[in-house]
Amino acid sequence: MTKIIDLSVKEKIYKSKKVQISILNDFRLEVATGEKIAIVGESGAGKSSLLNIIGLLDRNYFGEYTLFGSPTDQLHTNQLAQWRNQRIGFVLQESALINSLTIEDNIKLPFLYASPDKKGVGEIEDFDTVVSAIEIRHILKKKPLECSGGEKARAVFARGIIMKPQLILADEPTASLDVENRERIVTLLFNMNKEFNTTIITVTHDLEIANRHDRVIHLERSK
Ligand SMILES: Nc1ncnc2c1ncn2[C@@H]1O[C@H](COP(=O)(O)OP(=O)(O)OP(=O)(O)O)[C@@H](O)[C@H]1O
Repeated sequence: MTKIIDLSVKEKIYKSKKVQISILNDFRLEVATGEKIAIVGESGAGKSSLLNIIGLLDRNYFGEYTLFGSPTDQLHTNQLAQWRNQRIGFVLQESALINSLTIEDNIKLPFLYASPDKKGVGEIEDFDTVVSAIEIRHILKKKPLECSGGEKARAVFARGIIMKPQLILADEPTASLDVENRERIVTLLFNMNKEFNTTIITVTHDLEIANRHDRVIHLERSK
């Protein structure tokens, strides 16, 4: 088994003027390359915080983390940026679309930031495949403010996976979707997993979806 994630968090502390909370106490996570993991747990348990740590968006915690075989505390800024853009696909609750751009340009944004050797590689094919699979062709020329919540959620999802990342982090990717679109997203995710051995970590409150992953991790709220 090749490990893609080896994370050991002693604790993550959020401090504000009056309160301090400590979450993810002695939390350990090992994930094999190509695994599909669901993370469930009550509100406030730390699911989104955990995804932020896994995705290298938050490095302010006590613990140790090896990702793609490299200790993350030794990563340089440009390497971090490259991993976040190309190796990790984010479908996060706060991944806002840029309102001044069309849905098509929003989805293609990761190509703009790609390193020179990756620029244009598979761009047209990948874009077409994703757009067809989640049926968003009709909104490509629209701006985000002209789209419904569910359409925006699908666009955020498309942007997160367009670079065919090795690791996809999805925070409630199906929360605002009807059954049909929910199924399209899950099918696309799982097909990517099958075809490219993409590792998938999904935070969800939907136990039916959670149980379709290889492993379900229950996060407990800290006492
Ligand atoms: N930036 C922040 N500053 C202070 N506290 C925070 C911050 N972000 C999260 N928290 C707190 O940390 C705890 C975990 O939050 P988190 O969003 O990770 O939980 P969650 O399990 O994803 O919840 P939900 O299911 O409601 O999205 C909560 O008590 C939350 O209030």
